[in-house]
Amino acid sequence: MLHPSRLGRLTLLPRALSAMSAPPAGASGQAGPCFAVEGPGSDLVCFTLSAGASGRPEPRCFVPAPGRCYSLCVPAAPSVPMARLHRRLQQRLRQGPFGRCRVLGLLCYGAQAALEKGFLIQDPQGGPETERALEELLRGLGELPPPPLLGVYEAGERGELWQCLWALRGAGGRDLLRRARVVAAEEPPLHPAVPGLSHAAVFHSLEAARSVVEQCTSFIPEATAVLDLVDKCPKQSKKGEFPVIVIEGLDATGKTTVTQSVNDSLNALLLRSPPACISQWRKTFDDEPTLIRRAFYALGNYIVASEIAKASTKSPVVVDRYWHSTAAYAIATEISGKVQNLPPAHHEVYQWPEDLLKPDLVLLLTVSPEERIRRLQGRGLEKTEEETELEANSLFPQKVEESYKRMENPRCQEVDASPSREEVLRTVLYLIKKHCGSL
Ligand SMILES: Nc1ncnc2c1ncn2[C@@H]1O[C@H](COP(=O)(O)OP(=O)(O)OP(=O)(O)O)[C@@H](O)[C@H]1O
Ligand SMILES: Nc1ccn([C@H]2C[C@H](O)[C@@H](COP(=O)(O)O)O2)c(=O)n1
Repeated sequence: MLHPSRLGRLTLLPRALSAMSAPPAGASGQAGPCFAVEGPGSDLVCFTLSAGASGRPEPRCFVPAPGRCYSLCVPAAPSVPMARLHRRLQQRLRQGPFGRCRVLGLLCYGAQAALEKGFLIQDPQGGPETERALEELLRGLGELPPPPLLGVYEAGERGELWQCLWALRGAGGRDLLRRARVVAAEEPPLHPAVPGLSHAAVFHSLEAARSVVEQCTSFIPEATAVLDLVDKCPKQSKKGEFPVIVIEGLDATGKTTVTQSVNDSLNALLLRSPPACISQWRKTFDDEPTLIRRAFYALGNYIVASEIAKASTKSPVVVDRYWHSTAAYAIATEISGKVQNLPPAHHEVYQWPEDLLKPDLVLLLTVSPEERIRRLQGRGLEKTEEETELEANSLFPQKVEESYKRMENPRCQEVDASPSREEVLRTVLYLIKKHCGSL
């Protein structure tokens, strides 16, 4: 059940939210688009559009009083230009005249429509400046197929809420494409971003990740170097006869500590993903949208696979992060809100890519959020105490960890990493011996 307070100060109290569900009906009477506002809380606020003036209450909770509200969406298809456009809009909406606005994530979905991702811009003052600035922003994007449309939300005579959808003309002026009543909708059973995950964030083949990075070579010079390294790797790397053990987990759960000591104990070779040969370009790709960022990490896994193949002919191999990290972080980033929004167990996103070398054993280190805070603070990187605590307690790490736990074939075997370093090492070595035999 959504709660208006989750959307903060700008909230207009919605009337009888529990009664606010209505079947989606577009202007033609057919199932029309639905929208999900991704507030900072855990619930989505969902609405749809209705051509008629049915008496159902609308979810006004996202419209600030006395302000106004706007929306922008771009196709979420796995297209590099669209992913960059979304990122560009996101960055621009943090600046200048939008400083006074609250910007929330918005998903547009529907039975017949492809997913669109965008923003709901809540202007608490509601003067003409924000609308003008949005028009300017959209016009300034230049020629784009298809240009983002501007949604403007306004109250009707009886206090009902309408969405006006405008197409901007390059030279000035705008055309009204649709005016429809905003009607509340129930949160869909599956988070709207789930169906697109396998195309937009979780890569299940070298080719899929490669083609994204290839589209970036004109504006990310490092992309060519990454592709060159990938192309030098043998296709479909095969594991040698020695065991390959992957250590996974959230940051500060003890992966570095464990991998180093396991390495010493087993006289193994220690590898990590992303591998050293592309690590210097991490920052560049981390600054790009999810599609590009995750494709980079996915390619890193294929490079590591070729290193594993070679090394595992000579000694056991321990790997600090691998595909499960790439997938779990991608899923948790793309799926907003609560842990229950994650794709259900056994979903295709949790399956190992067929063309990627499989490890023999994957251990997932887990510690309580409190212990993780202690370790993060003890390590004292550049975050403040408050930031550390916020990050560690947020829904994000919970979603990453739950995604790890849903991974299959190979699954992640959980290890409680809260005891002393020595005890954790003993447990890990025991599990390795049990699973991989004498080494
Ligand atoms: N069993 C343990 N008990 C107490 N402290 C530990 C234990 N294991 C690791 N630590 C400490 O916790 C901190 C984080 O450990 P470590 O760097 O190994 O985690 P990590 O998972 O590799 O983190 P990241 O992914 O961010 O690199 C370090 O200061 C480390 O010394
Ligand atoms: N194989 C990997 C390794 C790392 N990542 C991503 C996931 C997180 O965003 C970040 C964590 O890395 P760390 O801070 O532990 O160096 O890197 C990935 O996607 N795939």
